[in-house]
Amino acid sequence: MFADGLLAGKRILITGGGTGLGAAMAERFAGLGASLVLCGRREEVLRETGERIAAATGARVDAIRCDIRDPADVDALFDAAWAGGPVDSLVNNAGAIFVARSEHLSHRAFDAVLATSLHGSIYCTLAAGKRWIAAGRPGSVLSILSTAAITGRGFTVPTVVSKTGVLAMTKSLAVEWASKRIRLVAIAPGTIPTAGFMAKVAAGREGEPEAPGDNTLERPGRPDELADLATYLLSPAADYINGEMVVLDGGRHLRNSGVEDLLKRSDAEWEAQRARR
Ligand SMILES: CCCCC/C=C/C(=O)SCCNC(=O)CCNC(=O)[C@H](O)C(C)(C)COP(=O)(O)OP(=O)(O)OC[C@H]1O[C@@H](n2cnc3c(N)ncnc32)[C@H](O)[C@@H]1OP(=O)(O)O
Ligand SMILES: NC(=O)C1=CN([C@@H]2O[C@H](COP(=O)(O)OP(=O)(O)OC[C@H]3O[C@@H](n4cnc5c(N)ncnc54)[C@H](OP(=O)(O)O)[C@@H]3O)[C@@H](O)[C@H]2O)C=CC1
Repeated sequence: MFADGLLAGKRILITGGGTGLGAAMAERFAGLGASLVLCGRREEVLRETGERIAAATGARVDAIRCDIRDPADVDALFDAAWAGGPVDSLVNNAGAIFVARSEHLSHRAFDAVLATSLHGSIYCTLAAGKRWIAAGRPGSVLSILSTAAITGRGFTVPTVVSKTGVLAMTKSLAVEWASKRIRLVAIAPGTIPTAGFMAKVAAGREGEPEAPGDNTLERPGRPDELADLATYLLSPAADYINGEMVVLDGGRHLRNSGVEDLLKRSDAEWEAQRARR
């Protein structure tokens, strides 16, 4: 689909790059010539993904353990990443979610999600931006958000607040940093059944087909489809797109917000969900 070597010479840092959508983007970028920095909390998972992608593509893949909730860890990540050559693009992919009735959320529960999905994305964006500005280099930031940043969504409020906050950051910095040649864009995926999604969002619904009517195409999205859009948005072909969030959801948010089935749940079903966590 893309020209060979489209991303040759680019160094791309992907948070949460060891699994799911992050790993799918990593594989695609590496196949098109980029060198990668993958980060996450689980060193073994990162190492396995990095080795698999390097073997398949011949790309340089640095796997660096980092908990993006910790700003000192994030600074150490960016220092280590830069030591291997300047980073050209950051992908804010790491995120956290659980499905719960909001009246059952403690302060700590709210903070647990915001710490990664909102604060962690901000720490990484600032760490990248400060380095680009200091070096007089251009850069781009792609954040993986959600259609819930458009529609809102009950039962996942900490995640929705985080995604909406990162969208606000994207639009704001797109303006503030444009003169520094730093571009910020985002993707709003619909449902893409990764292992993380199945464990945190769709537990108990494994193997169920997408409900007809959930989206206009009546099928879930695929990680490779997200990887294609991410490639385009980080490529020179998208140089004129700034501050925009592109929706990749098979038209779902035009039909519903994704919360409708949750509104129909009984107390017993919610108790079963709580017990599973
Ligand atoms: C809505 C828009 C987006 C829709 C689609 C999005 C899909 C995805 O995002 S798929 C990706 C899913 N992947 C992940 O979530 C991976 C990262 N996840 C995590 O790091 C963790 O699972 C966590 C942050 C979600 C939870 O952190 P953890 O360290 O496990 O939490 P603690 O055990 O320390 O608990 C902290 C606090 O939170 C309360 N809590 C935990 N789970 C739940 C729950 N299911 N319901 C309610 N409350 C929960 C927990 O009880 C603690 O609070 P206190 O009891 O007050 O201490
Ligand atoms: N799949 C879907 O349908 C949708 C996904 N999204 C978003 O896409 C992104 C990727 O999700 P997906 O691939 O499905 O799920 P995953 O659970 O596979 O992705 C989460 C990744 O983030 C990493 N991560 C989590 N917390 C931290 C942290 N504190 N520091 C560093 N890394 C962290 C995890 O690695 P580790 O645990 O090792 O730290 C993991 O690699 C998320 O932001 C999600 O909200 C949005 C809408 C729909």
